[in-house]
Amino acid sequence: MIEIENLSITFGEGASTVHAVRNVSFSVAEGESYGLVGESGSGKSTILRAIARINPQWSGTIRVNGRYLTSKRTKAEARAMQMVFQDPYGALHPRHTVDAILREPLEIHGLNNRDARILAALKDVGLGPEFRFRYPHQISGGQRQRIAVARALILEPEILLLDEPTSALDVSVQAEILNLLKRLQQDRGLTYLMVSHNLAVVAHLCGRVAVMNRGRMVEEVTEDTLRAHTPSEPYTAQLMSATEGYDREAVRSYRTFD
Ligand SMILES: Nc1ncnc2c1ncn2[C@@H]1O[C@H](COP(=O)(O)OP(=O)(O)OP(=O)(O)O)[C@@H](O)[C@H]1O
Repeated sequence: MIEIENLSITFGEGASTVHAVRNVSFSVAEGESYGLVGESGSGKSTILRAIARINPQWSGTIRVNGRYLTSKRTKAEARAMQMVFQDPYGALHPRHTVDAILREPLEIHGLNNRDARILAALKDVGLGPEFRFRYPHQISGGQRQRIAVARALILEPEILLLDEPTSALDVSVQAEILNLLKRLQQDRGLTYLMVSHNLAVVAHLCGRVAVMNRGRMVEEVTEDTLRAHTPSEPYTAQLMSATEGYDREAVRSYRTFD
């Protein structure tokens, strides 16, 4: 469970201060998928980065499974909460094989049965053992994102922080990755906090969505509101129509994979 209360995050000082996040509160229940959506610069990634402690400075409170987060991440927290980034190519070491990429977290956390865990992790994301000794440049973008998901899951976390996990991918591959994430969440009861600029992508996975604009939370909408096109705020309505035009093809392809 994630509980965020009155979270504010600023960068810089004096006249150049950027108020990236202003007084944001929301909570994500265990096993829930919660989305943060908004245009570029609205502050959604900054929230995710604070929870992952990539940004260690904030005011307000962040609690994960009942514990208040401090600026330093413990090993136990790292195991319980993993992050998947937008660009799988940037996130995977180019000179490490898939085997080395998946082995590293097991070594850091001292887990045994490493070969078996690596093969199981590949299978979980729909990849066979033949991918094990390939390098990131020898696999496709979608397969790279599958490896990034496998690396995040190999420590058996309860929570995944997903930062635009499909926006670097082709539309047809986006649907595959979203369906993979959905299946993994259902099978394992994972808790997801997912950031995207694309409402259609978030709505595919998340039951509740916080709409962000210029660091503030404009409103929280449910899946039903998104389907029925009945948001309270004009900003959300605008975001909905922008997304529809842009991603009609993606929305159509989700149906094919369901
Ligand atoms: N390390 C930083 N130093 C200074 N300003 C920052 C830093 N990180 C983010 N910001 C600023 O904070 C604001 C929110 O950025 P953030 O990345 O959270 O937005 P976003 O909604 O996730 O957009 P995007 O999808 O483009 O990443 C922006 O104005 C950004 O320029």
